[in-house]
Amino acid sequence: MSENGALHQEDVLVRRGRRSGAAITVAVHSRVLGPAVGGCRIWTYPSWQDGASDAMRLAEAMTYKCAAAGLEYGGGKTVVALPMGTVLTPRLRRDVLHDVGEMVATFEGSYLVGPDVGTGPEDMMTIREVTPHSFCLPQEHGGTGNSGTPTARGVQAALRAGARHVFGSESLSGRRVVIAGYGSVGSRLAADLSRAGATVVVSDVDGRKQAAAESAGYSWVEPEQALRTAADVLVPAAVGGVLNPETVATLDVPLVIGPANNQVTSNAVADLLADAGTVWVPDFVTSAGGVIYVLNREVGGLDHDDAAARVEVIEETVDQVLDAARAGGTTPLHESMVLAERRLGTAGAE
Ligand SMILES: NC(=O)c1ccc[n+]([C@@H]2O[C@H](COP(=O)([O-])OP(=O)(O)OC[C@H]3O[C@@H](n4cnc5c(N)ncnc54)[C@H](O)[C@@H]3O)[C@@H](O)[C@H]2O)c1
Repeated sequence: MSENGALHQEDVLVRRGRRSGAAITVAVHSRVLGPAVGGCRIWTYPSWQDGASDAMRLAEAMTYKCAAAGLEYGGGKTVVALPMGTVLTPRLRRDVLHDVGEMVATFEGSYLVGPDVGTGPEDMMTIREVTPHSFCLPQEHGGTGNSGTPTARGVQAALRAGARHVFGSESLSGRRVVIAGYGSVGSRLAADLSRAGATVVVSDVDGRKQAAAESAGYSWVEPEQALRTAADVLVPAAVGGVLNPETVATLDVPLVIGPANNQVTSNAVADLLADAGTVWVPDFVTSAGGVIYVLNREVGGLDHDDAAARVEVIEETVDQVLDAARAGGTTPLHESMVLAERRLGTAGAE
């Protein structure tokens, strides 16, 4: 994303939570297309400044995600930076979420908060005790619940387009697919791809998942091997920063598409991937299924079928950026950013 050192955020609110004492940052990167949306991450960081930087980086990525997905929303993010080793008791968690709600309320609906790493739909209900501006509520409260399913559906749409470009056919039947991260999205993808005839290999830092993965019929590789395993497709479905100069040097896969946010450590890594002959589609395009579905249902009022159909637009977007990259001799990252910036620029000029 932007790497020139300039401040691109519209608003950044950093506060020591008055109930929890936690360092909380709400970053609103852009409202050019509409109200900013973005999840609340509760994680441990070496310092509050690291949490604040993460919030700004993630908020910017949300702006690109919404713009590339054709959503009329901007990008924001909340990060609760807990000191390393913090034990989040139920009481502290509640205090943190009420502090977050108080900060979100100050944006008066121009920033809506959802779940992210460390939070879930139940936490959005706790935030609702303070402000109505949270989304992705539990199903029993009229929300859409865990967004893993629509996110996985969006990744599959991206995979169809990616496979057409790289293998000449959208089918992954008989292809070897490595899924790095066997969590909410990764496990759904494993099941869907396996049903479609792919040979699925999974990995996770949580070794307890190995037995479940193997009994579901998948092969298992240790996490440090996952990115070196020869395969047709690599699906990063765990944490960010997995694609860097060291890992790219040992990749043995022609196509990389997955949901993990912020997969590359810098934009230059996209060039390294292209030089190595690997097609990588940026995560801000491929991971948008959850946000497309949830916002169209909970805020836009669409029913399940209509909201699910909107997720499929990711296939067309991936086709478009891969065609443009091939025709122009550029990278899919470059073309995805051009697409998002065109939408942002057009909206600003109207
Ligand atoms: N769930 C969504 O709707 C959604 C939407 C957009 C993006 N994402 C992103 O997709 C990724 C996966 O999301 P999720 O909801 O499945 O998360 P999750 O927490 O359910 O699963 C992540 C899994 O990755 C594992 N993991 C962590 N570090 C790892 C490593 N270094 N190597 C291998 N495995 C590792 C964890 O043990 C966990 O099982 C995350 O980066 C998330 O931010 C998720």
